Amino acid sequence: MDKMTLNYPRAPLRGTISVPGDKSISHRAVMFGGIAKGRTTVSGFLPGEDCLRTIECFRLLGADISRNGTELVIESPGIDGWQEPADILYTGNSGTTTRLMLGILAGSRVHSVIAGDESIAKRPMKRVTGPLKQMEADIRGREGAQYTPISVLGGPLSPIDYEMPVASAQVKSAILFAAMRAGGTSVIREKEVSRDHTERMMRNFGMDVQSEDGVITLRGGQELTPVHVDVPGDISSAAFFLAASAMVPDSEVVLKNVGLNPTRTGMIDVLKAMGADFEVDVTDTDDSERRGAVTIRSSSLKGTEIGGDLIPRLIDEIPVIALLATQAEGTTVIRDAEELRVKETDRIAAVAEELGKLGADISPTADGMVIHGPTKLSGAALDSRGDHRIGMMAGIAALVTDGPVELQDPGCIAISYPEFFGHLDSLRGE
Ligand SMILES: O=C(O)C1=C[C@@H](OP(=O)(O)O)[C@@H](O)[C@H](O)C1
Ligand SMILES: C=C(OP(=O)(O)O)C(=O)O
Repeated sequence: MDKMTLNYPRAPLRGTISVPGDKSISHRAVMFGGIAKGRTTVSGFLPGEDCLRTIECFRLLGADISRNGTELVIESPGIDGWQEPADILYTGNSGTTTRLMLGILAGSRVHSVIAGDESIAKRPMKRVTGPLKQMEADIRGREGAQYTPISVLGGPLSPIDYEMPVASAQVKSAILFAAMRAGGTSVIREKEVSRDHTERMMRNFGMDVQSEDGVITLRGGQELTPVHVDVPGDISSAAFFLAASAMVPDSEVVLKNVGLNPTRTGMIDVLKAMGADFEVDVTDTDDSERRGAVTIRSSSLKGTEIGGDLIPRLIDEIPVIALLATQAEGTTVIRDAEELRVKETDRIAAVAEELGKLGADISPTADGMVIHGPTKLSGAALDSRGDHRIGMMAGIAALVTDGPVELQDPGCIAISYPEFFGHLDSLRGE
């Protein structure tokens, strides 16, 4: 489907939805299951296109992976038993697959070539290939391995002591995967703490990894023991309906199974600062990934300031937060978010231009944007630009526009949230 008309008469959102599996954790469940020798099982897996790409990569490496909806069974010969892939490892639109696989492949025993779609071909890879080369990985690629396609000849690695120049869980995780195979102890230092799903899952698979005040220490050569992984729902997907319910008058929505890992809950902090009316009910704390239900009602909202160490805790939620800010009283300033410029699209430009077409008052800056609200939004033709988060932002915007939104390329939403429009319709009572 290359175009969709979103014509939503003003009506409250009501009901309960169970949020689909977390994308970051789903990728990692397949990766750890593919590296560990034996049988790993996964429930709550996200069958989004990006995570399905990760499955395909591991099938090419020799893991036997069967999927029944959101359940996976992974039987792997283990990283030392992998076969050399007979084709390129194609990562589609997924930055997480591309960058984490580079770290994993660097310490394997196989030669492989990794490439994705035209968006991936533009995204910076040197942030990963640079430190991996410091670990003596044999990596070559376009423009000095700055861009895909990239070829990796797996082999022995040296440990690293690395200070992260950007707040990025993808970079951290790629180095951690390589460090698992290095001959010695590696240290990674983060100025701002990024999502820590890799560290948590390493512990679940029986590894000893220390993490304190942004310093992560890992000894190479540890064995992995396959386990069952139950993936919580994705707060980055929940964010669209949190924003929708907060801003559509008379709404009340319950979002069940929301992952509440503290490195991911920046959106909750922003909702609080904006004066949203919500409660968080933590249902599960003894699991390594906290989860719970969020009930949220519409309320009057005020602008806020977002920057510093909050940014990595809500990086993927910024498009929908910007939309929410257009409906809030006062000014919202987002800064320190220059990483948005190197996502699937330049999300600073995409958000400002697409919401601008609806009449929003958004000024892009080098590292964020300034949004004045509240503004009345009118329907217009919007383009997802092939970016799932921009597509979903447009879908939620249509709930508050006068007149329909014509959305170009809504199909990309299946990258992270295949049930998005089904959930939206159910909350609209359709
Ligand atoms: O590690 C992960 O699973 C992710 C990390 C973030 O990217 P960066 O590490 O590039 O900030 C995020 O934007 C992406 O959606 C998923
Ligand atoms: C940036 C994202 O993902 P990735 O980097 O894996 O493409 C995202 O899901 O918003």
